Amino acid sequence: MKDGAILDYPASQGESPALAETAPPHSIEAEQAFMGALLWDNGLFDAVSDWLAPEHFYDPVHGRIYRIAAEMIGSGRLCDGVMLKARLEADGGLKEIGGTAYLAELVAESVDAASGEAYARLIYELSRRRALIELSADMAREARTGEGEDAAERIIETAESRLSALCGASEEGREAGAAEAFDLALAEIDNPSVRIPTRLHALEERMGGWRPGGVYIIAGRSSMGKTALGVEAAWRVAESGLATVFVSIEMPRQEVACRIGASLTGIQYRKILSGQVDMEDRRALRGARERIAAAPLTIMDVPGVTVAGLRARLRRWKRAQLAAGRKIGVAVVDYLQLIKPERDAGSIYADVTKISRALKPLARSLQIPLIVLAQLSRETEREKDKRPRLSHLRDSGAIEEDADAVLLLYRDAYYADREPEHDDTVKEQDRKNRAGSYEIEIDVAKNRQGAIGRVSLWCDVKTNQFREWR
Ligand SMILES: Nc1ncnc2c1ncn2[C@@H]1O[C@H](COP(=O)(O)OP(=O)(O)OP(=O)(O)O)[C@@H](O)[C@H]1O
Repeated sequence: MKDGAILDYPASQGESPALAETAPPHSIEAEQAFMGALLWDNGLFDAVSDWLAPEHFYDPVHGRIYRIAAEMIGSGRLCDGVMLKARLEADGGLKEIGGTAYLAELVAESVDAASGEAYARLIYELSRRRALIELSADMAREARTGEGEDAAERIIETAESRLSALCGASEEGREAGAAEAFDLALAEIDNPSVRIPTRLHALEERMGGWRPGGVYIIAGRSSMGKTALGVEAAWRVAESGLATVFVSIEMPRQEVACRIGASLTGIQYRKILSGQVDMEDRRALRGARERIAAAPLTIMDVPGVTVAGLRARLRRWKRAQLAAGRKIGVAVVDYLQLIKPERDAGSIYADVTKISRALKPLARSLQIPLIVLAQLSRETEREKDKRPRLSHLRDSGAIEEDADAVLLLYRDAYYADREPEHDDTVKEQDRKNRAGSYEIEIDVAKNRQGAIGRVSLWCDVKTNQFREWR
């Protein structure tokens, strides 16, 4: 470029010195030089098209030229000064961008492609700095004028999601050669610590641990023990010293904590919650308190949270854990259908589908295993065999599509307990045996990491305790 000189700029777009001082960071020179280089050598487009967009230009004229050039080059046509002029004349846009003279000057200003790429990077960098300025100004304005008890929380959530979009833009399109990508897979084999052990043998055999970035759906009808297993899964990881979070949309955090207390002491959690405990129980609960305090487990109760809210909270939580020097374990969310849609998608099915689709990008961007509990509809109970199937999950929205694994829960005891008594004594004894069973069946119905199939665990739902089955 000629000594950084600004070209004869269209009058309507000219900058006064005062404006240049107060204007956000930008470089008209870099934009002109880049446009010149692009018109000179269309090959430059391939080097920048993944990350440079028309809206990154400060000057709307340049953004408009870039959009049209991108269209032409993208469809395999030549885009130089002559062709661009013809195209702009055809749709009447040439005057708007400052006429033929301005185009001619852009072409005359041509630089080589390598410098053009450097200018593109500068344009992109400056656009992100402008976005940051805009974001902080919006935050300041909303912080002054925001109303309602949760105004601060809402402002933080919006800011976090705008910030992560800005980060995401630079992370997008990471490439690796096939061999390099394969190395990543091999490193995972050599370094099993990448997977978080479930610490439940039967599950570990099937799943080989929870993988960061994976989405694991634990689904079942109401009362099948989803929350129980979710709490247990979180606790087992937290007890091994890895930072873990249980996001409860359904119940207050003390109820979740009571389930852990119940599991550690063998006291029914309903008794703890209603204060039906004797002196001995109290002593046991104090002992449990110490174990709970030693584990890096966070319980969030967030009624009515949206996916954006969840993302913001989990990001903040992860940052705080890393800052405290902790390694990250898993995040459990109880439960999917209670996540509030950002906008009404038209039906519950559409809402659930939209939310489920957002979970995988969420887990991937956070790089944590996301264990999400999901409620199955009553459809499951229509048939004689009430064991849930993947198709039941489909009825509730496309929940399983992006999931790495789907675990379907079934407790025969729950149904046996509700069956009418049999007159036949043998059948009645059988029903009683089934009703008294502690078996919880976990059907691993989808599994990207291994085999599918059914496993069983011993589970006392009253005390939220789990053990290996036999
Ligand atoms: N003291 C108790 N006596 C009898 N049943 C109990 C007792 N405590 C808990 N339960 C039962 O244990 C089960 C607990 O299941 P959990 O809450 O984990 O299920 P869930 O699948 O998350 O269901 P939901 O969606 O209804 O919360 C429920 O069926 C509950 O009624």
